[in-house]
Amino acid sequence: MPSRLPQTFAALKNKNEGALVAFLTAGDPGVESTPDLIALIAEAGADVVELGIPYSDPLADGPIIQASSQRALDRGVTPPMSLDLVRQAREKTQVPIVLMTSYNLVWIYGLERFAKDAAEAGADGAILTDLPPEEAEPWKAAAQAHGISTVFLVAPTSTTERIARIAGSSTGFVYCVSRTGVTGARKEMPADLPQLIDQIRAATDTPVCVGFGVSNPEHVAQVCAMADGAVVGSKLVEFLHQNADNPGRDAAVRDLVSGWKAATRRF
Ligand SMILES: O=P(O)(O)OC[C@@H](O)[C@@H](O)c1c[nH]c2ccccc12
Repeated sequence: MPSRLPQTFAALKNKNEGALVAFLTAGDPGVESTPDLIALIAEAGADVVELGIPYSDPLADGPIIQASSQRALDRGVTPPMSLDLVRQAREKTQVPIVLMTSYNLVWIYGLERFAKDAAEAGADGAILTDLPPEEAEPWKAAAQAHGISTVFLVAPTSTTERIARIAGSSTGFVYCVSRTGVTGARKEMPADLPQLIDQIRAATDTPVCVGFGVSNPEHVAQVCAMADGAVVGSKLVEFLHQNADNPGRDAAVRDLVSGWKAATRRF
């Protein structure tokens, strides 16, 4: 089955909407609840779900995502379990699912085996945070053979030449990191974000999504006025953690996510 990402972005473009990409960790705030949460978040308006496979050596993760990843590891969540959660989510939703994890973990799992198992589980793409495009050929070949998109990260510190290489290697979308440092909610979007997006656009027609610090509808609207989508991570992860035992959780999650989704619509 080919990746659902290209079709999703094309459909949103036709509707003049940005994509809402929502990040959560496989196995947090609970293992059994992950498939239901993916479906709930999709139903509430997320166009793409980015699912973190927890690993012990976080690279760009800020404190909230790190703590979430650690809680999932403490619950015994493994890569095969994470893929099984994708499989279970697929019984409930067709939302595109992009796996976010460390290349190191995929390397140990086996590139070909991971691509095959991820595709069979129903995943559409992968973001491997520590995989530079220069070393990505073996993974990309395996991923492509199984219909898995490979999303690379462009950082504000990337040179123009590097931006072109990263953007050209990305399939599905390009992940534009809004600012240097780690993930986590911030007050303002950085002032130099438009230039960074322009540089990526100059290099590729692949959709561009912006993440790091997007945490309210105003941020989502600002980002979607410039880019093809906005990624919300820490804000959602923290909310799910805090509301794990709240009997009104589903309604609260629906409110939160639909508020972000409404902000992706351009007028
Ligand atoms: O948490 P934020 O600031 O909303 O940003 C999204 C981010 O958490 C998510 O996309 C992500 C989680 N871990 C990562 C590691 C690298 C790049 C991106 C990520």
